Amino acid sequence: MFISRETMSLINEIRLIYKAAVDAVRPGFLVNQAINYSDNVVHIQGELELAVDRNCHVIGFGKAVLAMALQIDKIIGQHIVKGVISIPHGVAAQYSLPDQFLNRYTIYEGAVDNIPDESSLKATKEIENMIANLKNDDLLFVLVSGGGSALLASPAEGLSLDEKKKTINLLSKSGANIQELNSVRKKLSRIKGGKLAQLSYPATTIALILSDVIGDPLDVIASGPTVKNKDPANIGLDIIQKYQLGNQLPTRVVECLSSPTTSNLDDTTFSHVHNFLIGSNLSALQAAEAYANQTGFTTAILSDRINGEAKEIGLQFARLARLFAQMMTMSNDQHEKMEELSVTAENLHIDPRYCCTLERLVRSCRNVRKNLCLIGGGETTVSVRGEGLGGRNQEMVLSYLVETAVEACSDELDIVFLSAGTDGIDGPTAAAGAFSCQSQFALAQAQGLNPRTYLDNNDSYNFFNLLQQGKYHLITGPSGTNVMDIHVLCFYWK
Ligand SMILES: Nc1ncnc2c1ncn2[C@@H]1O[C@H](COP(=O)(O)OP(=O)(O)OP(=O)(O)O)[C@@H](O)[C@H]1O
Ligand SMILES: O=C(O)[C@H](O)CO
Repeated sequence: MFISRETMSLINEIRLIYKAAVDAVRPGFLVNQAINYSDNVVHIQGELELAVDRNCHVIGFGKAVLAMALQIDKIIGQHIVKGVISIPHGVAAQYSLPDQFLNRYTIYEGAVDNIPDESSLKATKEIENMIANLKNDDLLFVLVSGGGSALLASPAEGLSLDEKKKTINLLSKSGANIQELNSVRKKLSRIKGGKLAQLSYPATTIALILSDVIGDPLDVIASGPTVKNKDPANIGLDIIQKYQLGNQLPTRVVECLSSPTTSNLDDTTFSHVHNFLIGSNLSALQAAEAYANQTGFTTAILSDRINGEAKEIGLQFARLARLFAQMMTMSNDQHEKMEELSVTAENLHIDPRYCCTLERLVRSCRNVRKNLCLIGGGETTVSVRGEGLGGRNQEMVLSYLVETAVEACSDELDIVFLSAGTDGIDGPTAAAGAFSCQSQFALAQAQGLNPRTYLDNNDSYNFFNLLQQGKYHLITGPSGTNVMDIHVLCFYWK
């Protein structure tokens, strides 16, 4: 038994939808889109106009900031006096860096496995020294993207890096979410939570931010170094109490979390700062939608806030697939289906008010037999209990497969599902994500692979690697950007 040519071509179509999404959030493209330059003046997102024929400085921290810096350098390189960026280990080798760029910039590579290290400390020290000396007339660009928290590390007075790492590690293992982790990071840092912006005063400070957090909260992304910290003073203590970590943490950490925060800073302290969100999960979803539209699909963006346990979200997508297949192929009263749709929609963090629009779309697809493409995004989590190898996207698709296998979705429709990380790396694996389609369960059975066993062992990578020699894997290599994950569910009339 083999994957059919028709299925392969549907998978390839979705591959292109994914590519359109990722291309739209490539850091260089986004910087170019945000900054317009002419006659020594930059216009940023059509909102701010600034003369750049003065000393411009650039700093950056995060997984995507090298490509951002390269693009800024292309636009206003002649005005840039100096740049310092902190990026993950191994990223620089993926780019060809012009000599004039290397002459202006100091590049630090570090934070292996997203853990701050000596390199992040050194980079941060250099950034602090540089920006503390800026003058009123200077201009500072701050490039921010996911992973920035670990790459910008400056423990608060009296704390060691090890004490800070231990705290974040314990919290992370206890299941704290990114908001909680970064609230604690802000308390334990000399530079996060708006404190970088205080240091750059009075120089005009422009932050270009690529979001990797659901809802795009600027104060959370990379722990908001240029954004006023609105956390309550006792937040750190509340969080460690919630996870019952009080007696496992170093005394100095607890003391630091108990100290008053900087949240009493007033807005004027930030009057020299302009924060711009230049890209997000929604930007990727919109590009995917535009591409799918062009190629003849009826389309809908379900939500850019899909989160929760990957296994559970995969199951909800399977329910959605079954429900839409029924709604597309049945002509009778759909009242009962609407109730089911609103329950599934809620579980997938889709705005309940959107259900009527979805129902109308399905009806129009049914009437004119048009193919339908549903697009979602966000970031799920996996509580890893098994011994296997996988990532949140592959686990979600495997869970979808297990659930859809229970009963065939439709005789009249081909249904294909993809979930993949926009960074091209799903968990500690070589894949970005995986596809599922109806024939897959039978193909797995024919090969003697039991999807349920692999799911129970968190072994989604090995399942998709073995199934049909990896034909259902999406393997792209690192994309150099990261706006979380995207999910594409397509219905094709046979
Ligand atoms: N065997 C496994 N099966 C499924 N998921 C896994 C497995 N092992 C690790 N993971 C998940 O992979 C995630 C870590 O991978 P990854 O580096 O892609 O995420 P991340 O560090 O949150 O980065 P990013 O937000 O940049 O994608 C963790 O959330 C973890 O739960
Ligand atoms: O660096 C971080 O804090 C996370 O990637 C969220 O932005």
